[in-house]
Amino acid sequence: MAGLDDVFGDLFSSVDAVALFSPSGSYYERFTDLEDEDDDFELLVVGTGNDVGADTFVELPLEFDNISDRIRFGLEGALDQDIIDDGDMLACATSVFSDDIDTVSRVRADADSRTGIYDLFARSRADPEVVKSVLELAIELGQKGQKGKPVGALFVVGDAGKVMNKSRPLSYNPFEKSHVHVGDPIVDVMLKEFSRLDGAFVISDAGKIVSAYRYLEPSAEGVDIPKGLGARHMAGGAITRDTNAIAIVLSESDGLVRAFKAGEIILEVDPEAY
Ligand SMILES: Nc1ncnc2c1ncn2[C@@H]1O[C@H](COP(=O)(O)OP(=O)(O)OP(=O)(O)O)[C@@H](O)[C@H]1O
Ligand SMILES: [Mn+2]
Repeated sequence: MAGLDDVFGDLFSSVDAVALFSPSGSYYERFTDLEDEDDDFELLVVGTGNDVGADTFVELPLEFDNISDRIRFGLEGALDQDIIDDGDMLACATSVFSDDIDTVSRVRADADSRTGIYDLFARSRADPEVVKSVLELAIELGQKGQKGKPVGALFVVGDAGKVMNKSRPLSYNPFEKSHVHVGDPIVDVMLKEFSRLDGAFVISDAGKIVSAYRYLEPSAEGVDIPKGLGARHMAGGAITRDTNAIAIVLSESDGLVRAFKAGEIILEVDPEAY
């Protein structure tokens, strides 16, 4: 049949895999039916949860509002789990304007252009759930601020022993003898209280809050951070090059949350978009 199908059909012609981002159950089933008939594409589901019980699933740590971040994460996860191969062509179906899938992107999986976003969660020393919780905390703090005023915060996650060795206390450590973990309900309250004070939070691989008020002293040589940002981001970036920690930084000045790994910015999210 000639017409729009001919043109738009190019988007999904001869793809190696179809990635469905958070599909509804019935949408997913339409694809599994197709797959049974004509088994020449790989079918995978990407989402924050495997609600449809897909056999092949890549877990998103959060619903990326930015579509290219969302797709990039899915692709990196699929490559990492050997669901797809470098060079495979994918049709990625996701929702942009509504809750239903309304958009298809034709994307080639390119192992060379990995951003490391998947690594940030799946291959950090810290537990992915811990990374996710801290990221959510930073986003929430960015949305709410402190009594309506913007706040900044710096969380260093994982490799805590080494991070402690490369930092010094700015004040007494309120977490000294406590066993508080990110994700505990009390953490929200405590962090809001402490975030208006200086320094970094140090969090262990397992999510224990090891310290607040740490002044980081990594060597900052050769760490590049965006213009307009200062010491907090520099210290956050640099500590991730000096140790195997990652850093999640909420900027007081531009309100964005950024994640650093190995001295590089890996993720930049606007809390207001969540
Ligand atoms: N080396 C460091 N370790 C821990 N915290 C730091 C360090 N340097 C700065 N900070 C914290 O960051 C705060 C803001 O510093 P600065 O304005 O230079 O950072 P920034 O990168 O511009 O961040 P923002 O965008 O939030 O302003 C400081 O008040 C301090 O609490
Ligand atoms: Mn600043």
